[in-house]
Amino acid sequence: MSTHIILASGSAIRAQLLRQAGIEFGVERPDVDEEAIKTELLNRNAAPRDIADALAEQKALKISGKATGMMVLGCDQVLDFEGKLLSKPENPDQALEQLTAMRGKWHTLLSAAVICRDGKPIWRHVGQVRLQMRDSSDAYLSDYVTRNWDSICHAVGAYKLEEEGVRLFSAIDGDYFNVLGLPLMELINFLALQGMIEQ
Ligand SMILES: Nc1nc2c(ncn2[C@@H]2O[C@H](COP(=O)(O)OP(=O)(O)OP(=O)(O)O)[C@@H](O)[C@H]2O)c(=O)[nH]1
Repeated sequence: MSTHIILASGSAIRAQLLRQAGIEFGVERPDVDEEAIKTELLNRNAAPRDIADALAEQKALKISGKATGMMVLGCDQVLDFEGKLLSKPENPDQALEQLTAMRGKWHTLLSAAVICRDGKPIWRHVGQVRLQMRDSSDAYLSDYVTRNWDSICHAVGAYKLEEEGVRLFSAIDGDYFNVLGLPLMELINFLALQGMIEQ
């Protein structure tokens, strides 16, 4: 059964998760000024989950308007650390600074997904997962960033749970897929209900 789904994301792991689930989809990266949207919402004191949801919707809408009849999936993940919204680190020093600040403490990842069809949202979900970092040593964190920078530069928390990043954590309260950036279980439930995938 072919699905008429477009993933409006440049995230390799999101595409990998859908592919590994046997879901057929195309990919189109939306050209959305995420920083401008994030700044405007932060100025309006929007909550992190609302920011992730709004960004996911904008990415889906950007493609949906020109993909008649297709289900377009937009996603966005933000990291909330003690009420502060952190973004993907721009360089290894920033990654080390971020990980050092978060070590020994809890933070929250919010993974939003919105499906639009013909320019209208028809489904949305924000997955939340809380993670407790170990009190790793300065030496380990520095070596971790040096060893893994080429990979973790693509991840909002400067870690990849499915790689060495798992060693940074002592507890994770929530769904593994939400850490990687996609509320996959909720998405599959919706697609199955819509008859878009066999069950
Ligand atoms: N592989 C992996 N990726 C992670 C992990 N944690 C966060 N990420 C990724 O961090 C990125 C968060 O940035 P976003 O702005 O949501 O997405 P993006 O990668 O910029 O891609 P777009 O959807 O095109 O915006 C996503 O690609 C997540 O999949 C993890 O543990 N493993």
